[in-house]
Amino acid sequence: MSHDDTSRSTAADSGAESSTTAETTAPYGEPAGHQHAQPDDTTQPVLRKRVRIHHLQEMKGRGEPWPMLTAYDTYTARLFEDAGIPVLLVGDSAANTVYGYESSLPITVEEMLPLVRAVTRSVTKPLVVADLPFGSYQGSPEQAVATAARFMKEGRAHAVKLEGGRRYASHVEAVTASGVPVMGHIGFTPQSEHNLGGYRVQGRGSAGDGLIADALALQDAGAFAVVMEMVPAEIAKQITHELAIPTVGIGAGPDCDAQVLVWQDMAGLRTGRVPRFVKQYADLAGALTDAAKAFADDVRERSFPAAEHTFH
Ligand SMILES: Nc1nc(=O)c2c([nH]1)NC[C@@H]1CN(c3ccc(C(=O)N[C@@H](CCC(=O)O)C(=O)O)cc3)CN21
Ligand SMILES: CC(C)C(=O)C(=O)O
Ligand SMILES: [Mg+2]
Repeated sequence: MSHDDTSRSTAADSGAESSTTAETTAPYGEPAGHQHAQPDDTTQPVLRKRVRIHHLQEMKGRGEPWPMLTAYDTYTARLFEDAGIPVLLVGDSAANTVYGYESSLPITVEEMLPLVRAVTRSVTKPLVVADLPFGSYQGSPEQAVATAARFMKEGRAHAVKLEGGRRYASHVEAVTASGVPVMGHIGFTPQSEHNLGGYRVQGRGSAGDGLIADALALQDAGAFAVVMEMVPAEIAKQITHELAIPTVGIGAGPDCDAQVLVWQDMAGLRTGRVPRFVKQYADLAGALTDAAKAFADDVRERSFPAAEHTFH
């Protein structure tokens, strides 16, 4: 069992640079001998130290794309840490993936905070970003600062994310000034779906200039990265080259500095139609359904529990 809490709490998470290879500032390294066993794929980079914003910046400088996944609970957060995912997003997509709402609009700060706390309690190395829910920051820069502070204090997040471009630059600037790193989010911003006319690609044609202005405004306001969702690949590529800070794509083509997916989409836990930008790397829905059916069959046949599951 690789997930003993002892190895986690004593992990090299202090940010000390000494335990890593000298020639790179990447948060990755070879697995050390004393560490718990890694999966068979030893070419997979392993996180060796706590991921900081400067690491993401440095990866952009080296042209090294990095992955980001959502996480909402302890087991998945630990698995993704062990898989070498440097940034975990506790997305307001939890509205859909955890709570079963139809959109991300209904989820509240009170519903998000326990999920953020679960993830930050469970990992030592990934940078954990908390997504600010609809209605918790739009009112004013002051409201944004207050909500961001709750996610840092109560959720122990390392950064926050909020949706919006030029119109939210003052909010981003205020939150950054309060000491909280901010990830921006432009293009299709799900919290504004009713303003955007549904789930559709943003920034086609002349609207591309607006998107570039949004990205630059967020960078000028101090954002450390910008998510671009459902944006034409050519615009995303141009923004990625124009920005000094990393871009994180979801449906924004191959040239972004990073890519993000909702983990249940990535792992095929969600059933039914998925957005075009999703690639399913596993069939967890099939695996879990089969497991539940096998358990049910065993119970009905009285073949579970067997002797080895029974106390005498
Ligand atoms: N499970 C899940 N995955 C997500 O990516 C996600 C959430 N939930 N919840 C919050 C938002 C909502 N997002 C969504 C939801 C739907 C589409 C979608 O239906 N896209 C279609 C239509 C595109 C078009 O018509 O142009 C697609 O095929 O991509 C896209 C993004 C992204 N986020
Ligand atoms: C899809 C990502 C970027 C997100 O905002 C979320 O998961 O809520
Ligand atoms: Mg979100």
